[in-house]
Parts: sequence; structure tokens; C-alpha cells
Amino acid sequence: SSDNVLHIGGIFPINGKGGWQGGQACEPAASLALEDVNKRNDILAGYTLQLHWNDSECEPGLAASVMYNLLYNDPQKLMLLAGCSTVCTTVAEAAKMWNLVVLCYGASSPALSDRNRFPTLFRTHPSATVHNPTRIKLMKKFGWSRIAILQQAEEVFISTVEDLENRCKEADIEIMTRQSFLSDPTDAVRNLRRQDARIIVGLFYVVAARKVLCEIYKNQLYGKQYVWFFIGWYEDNWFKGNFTDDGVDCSPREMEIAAEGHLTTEALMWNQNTNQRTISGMTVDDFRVRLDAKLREGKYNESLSKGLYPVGYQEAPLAYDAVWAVALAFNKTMEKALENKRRLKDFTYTDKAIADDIYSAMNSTKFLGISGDVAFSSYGDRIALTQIEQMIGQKYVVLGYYETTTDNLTWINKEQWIGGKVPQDRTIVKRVL
Ligand SMILES: CC1(C)CO[C@@H](CC(=O)O)CN1
Repeated sequence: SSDNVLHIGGIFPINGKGGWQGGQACEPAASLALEDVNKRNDILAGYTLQLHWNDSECEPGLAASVMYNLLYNDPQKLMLLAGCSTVCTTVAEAAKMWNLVVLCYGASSPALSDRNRFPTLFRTHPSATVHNPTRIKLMKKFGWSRIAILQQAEEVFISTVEDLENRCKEADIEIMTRQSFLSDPTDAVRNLRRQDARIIVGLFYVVAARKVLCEIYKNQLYGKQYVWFFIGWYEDNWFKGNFTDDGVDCSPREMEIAAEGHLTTEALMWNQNTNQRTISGMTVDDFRVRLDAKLREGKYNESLSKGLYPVGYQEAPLAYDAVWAVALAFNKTMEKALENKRRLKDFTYTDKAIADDIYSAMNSTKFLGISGDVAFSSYGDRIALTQIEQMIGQKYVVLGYYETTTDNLTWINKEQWIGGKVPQDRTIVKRVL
């Protein structure tokens, strides 16, 4: 009967040009999770979880109207799922007026880790700052205490650098220079050369990264004296091919030379142990098979057979696990509500008591999902494992993993340095006695 349905709202970035259209794979992943959760009779027994969603195009304005339509049309929603940092900022800032928890599966902006602005926000997608403790750990491991930063002037990178600067101060690592650029990195990279920067952390989107790589080549900021940290979530062959129309006037060979040896850090979104059974009973391998089948049912059959994955494929486990987090939180809330003679489905947008129960249930989330252990910090941030890789012979090689909360670095000892030894963070003047 209709009164045994728990309704949630969803806002997915599907079409549109700007930002991240990750809903293309994340919405299908979320629908798989709804199927799985509703099949279980040990979770939300007697109830069905139903998702009502629409496309935000990763546009905050459109997302706001999608959200109002979800909230002002029956049936009453109990929670909102959303993707894209700009959309989550808008939705999470407004949702508190309706006492709604917002769960973001695709938002990396560090600005979202703010309980004053976003009191009811949780995200299964890690903040971009999750790379920083890993970067610091590597600097300590290789004895680099003097580094440079090169960043694109975008909000997500500006706030990530602020966090990195604070962590460098705590770790006694000097930031000798911080260069930023809007879209043309030519002058910024030249300044790095002038200041003899050797260990450089680079924060930019992939189109800018290609231009940076070409400038690295032109300024000879590569080879045995240099170490570059790039972001690890660009596609694997992000710099291979011809990009002359993007204003990159370096040959593929020159790009490969400049890229050799660089390090990357990224947050893991697919559980490492791919044959480990997760809460749904599926392994990561099972999930991949089902997601690909689901995508083929949709309009991605053609592209998948060419090995082209829709945007958001990487983040799909975050959307799948977000629906499980909702179901488990509602399950906990229903048990607690029964004790207090309340019913979750009687939740209304003015019902602070049940909203607080949902919030505290979500806050204590802890389960093994397709994206690994799902748990949130007190800011609602995803606690995630990070992976370190190095470009060796034009291939990314995994060097290790770092678990921030336990300060545990798993190192595989596969790193290779072009000069056969670890590059120094400055010119070493040998004192002739
Ligand atoms: C790793 C990436 C690509 C970072 O941006 C996220 C989208 C956003 O933060 O708007 C999606 N995942």
C-alpha cells in the first residue's frame, strides 16, 4: 500500500556542459542500490524506498528549482541525494530549512566541510583535501621540506591549497613559492623555473594539466632534479595524443618526456579488495558486471563497447553506497522512532525530532560498501583511503596506499627516480673544507 513507501529526492547531473555530468553513471548505480535494498527483508522490513529524481545539469540554479519541485509536490520526501559541488552547496545550504539531511555522492569541494553553513550535509565523495595528508606523508618519507605549489584559480583548488598550507606549517614544510593561473600557466611555470623550485604540487583540471605539462617541457622542469605531484583522477592516458587545438604546442613525445616520473594521489572510490563481499553481498567485481549491464540497458551500449565509460563511472560506487547509507540510517531511525511511539513515515519538514534522529543515524554510519568502508567525519566528510601512483615508462604504477585516520602508509617500494636517487628539494652546496 502507498503508506508503506519511504520517499527520497535525488538530483543528478546528467546533461549540460559545465562541471561534472557524473549522474550519467551515478543515477544507474543508485537505481541498482534501490533494487538491492528493497529486495532485503532485514532492512526497512515492510517498507519500500522510492527515489524521485531529476536532472540538475550540474547547474545550481536548475538544481534549486528541481529541489523545490521535489519538496513542494507530494509525496513528502525524507532526504535528498545530490551530486556536483556547486549543486550540493546550494541544496545543502537550503535543505536545513526543511530539516532534510542531504547526502552528496559527487562533491569534492573543501568548502562543504562547514557545519555552520551545511549542518545536515553528509558526503560519500571525499573532499579534495583528502590528498593533502598523503602529500605531506610522501614529503616526510622522501625528506622534502621545501616545496612549491602551482594551482589553477578555481575555488576547489584555492581551498585545497589553504588546507595544504596549514598542514605544511604543522609539518615544518616550507612553501617557497605559490604560483597560480587562470587558464594559461606559461608565466606561472616560468616563475617556478626562476625560483629553482624542485618539488612541486600541481592542482588543476585536466585541460590545464596538459598545458602545464607542455610548459614543464619547454622550461625543462623535468628529469632527475624534479618531482611533480599531479591529481590522480584524470583518465589514465590524459596527456597522450595531439592537443594542438587546445593551445598545447608540444609533441606527444615531448609530453611523455615531461610526464615521466610524476607522482599522483587520489581517493579510492572502488574497494581495493575486489573479491571481498560487501554489505549488499556483492563484490566489487559483481558490482562492475551489474553496472555495465545496467548502462548497456540505457544509452551507453555503443560507447561501452568502444571502451568509453560515461562520466561518473569512477564515482558510481559512491552513489550506490549513498543509497545504502540512506536505507541503513532510516532503518536505525525507525527502530528508535518505534521506541518513542513515533513513525519515520510521519516525518514532516517541520519535525525537528525525527530530523535529529535521521541525522544521528547518518552520523554513526559504518558499513563496508562497494567504495570501501563508509563512514563520515564530524563535518560529514567521507573518510577515505588514498592511493599513490607514479608514471613509469608511460604507465601508472601503484606505489602505495595511505589511510589518513590511522597514519598508516602501505608502501610497495616500486618507485623509480630518473637519476637513480631521490631528487633533492634544493641545490645542495657541498662545503669544501
Ligand atoms: C573526482 C571528481 C572528478 C572531482 O569532482 C567531483 C565533482 C564536484 O566536486 O563537483 C566528482 N569527482
